[in-house]
Amino acid sequence: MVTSRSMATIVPKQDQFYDFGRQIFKTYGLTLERVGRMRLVLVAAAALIDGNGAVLLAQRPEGKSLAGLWEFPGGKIEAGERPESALCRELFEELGVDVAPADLEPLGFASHTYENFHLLMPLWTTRTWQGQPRGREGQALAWVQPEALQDYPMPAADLPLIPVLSSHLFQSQNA
Ligand SMILES: Nc1nc2c([nH]c(=O)n2[C@H]2C[C@H](O)[C@@H](COP(=O)(O)OP(=O)(O)OP(=O)(O)O)O2)c(=O)[nH]1
Repeated sequence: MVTSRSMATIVPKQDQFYDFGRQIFKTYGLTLERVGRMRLVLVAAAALIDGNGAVLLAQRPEGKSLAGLWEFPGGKIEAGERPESALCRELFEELGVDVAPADLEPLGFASHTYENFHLLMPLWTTRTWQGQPRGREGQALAWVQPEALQDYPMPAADLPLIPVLSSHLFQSQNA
């Protein structure tokens, strides 16, 4: 039988938990304060690639977080939504294009801690869609060749994805 006395001996004191937590979070460059109020935000995004090997980027409009930065079209995955379905929904809402989930090819993912949330963002590529992409939410669009991606400032989360995307484009150009 577990008595309150034996419980007291096996359950570490609260500050011991905190010490353990601090060590773990330090390893990942986090602080307890940041983790305590951090949400996990799931976002699905796509790199649309045209026949010239250019990638479509959208500029985040004024008034939104990260305004002015260029991003891959996409958006938050809603509760109960399949990520690929969420992405196709977002691509239609933002760009007016129809993409079939079967035409999405997984490329990689971003996992990045922002000030108030942690972003987990899978990125797909697609070369197949119906319709002409247009910024239906007032956002500027740009078709960007891989060597020019560095001229388009992107959110910190996206930066590790750029070499992955560039090498994917390079390989498919030379296949
Ligand atoms: N779609 C997209 N979102 C990105 C990228 N990189 C990146 O950090 N994000 C962030 C910005 C947003 O915080 C979140 C996407 O959410 P969202 O598309 O619903 O945009 P939102 O402006 O309504 O989001 P927010 O104001 O609530 O931050 O992911 C990217 O390449 N594409």
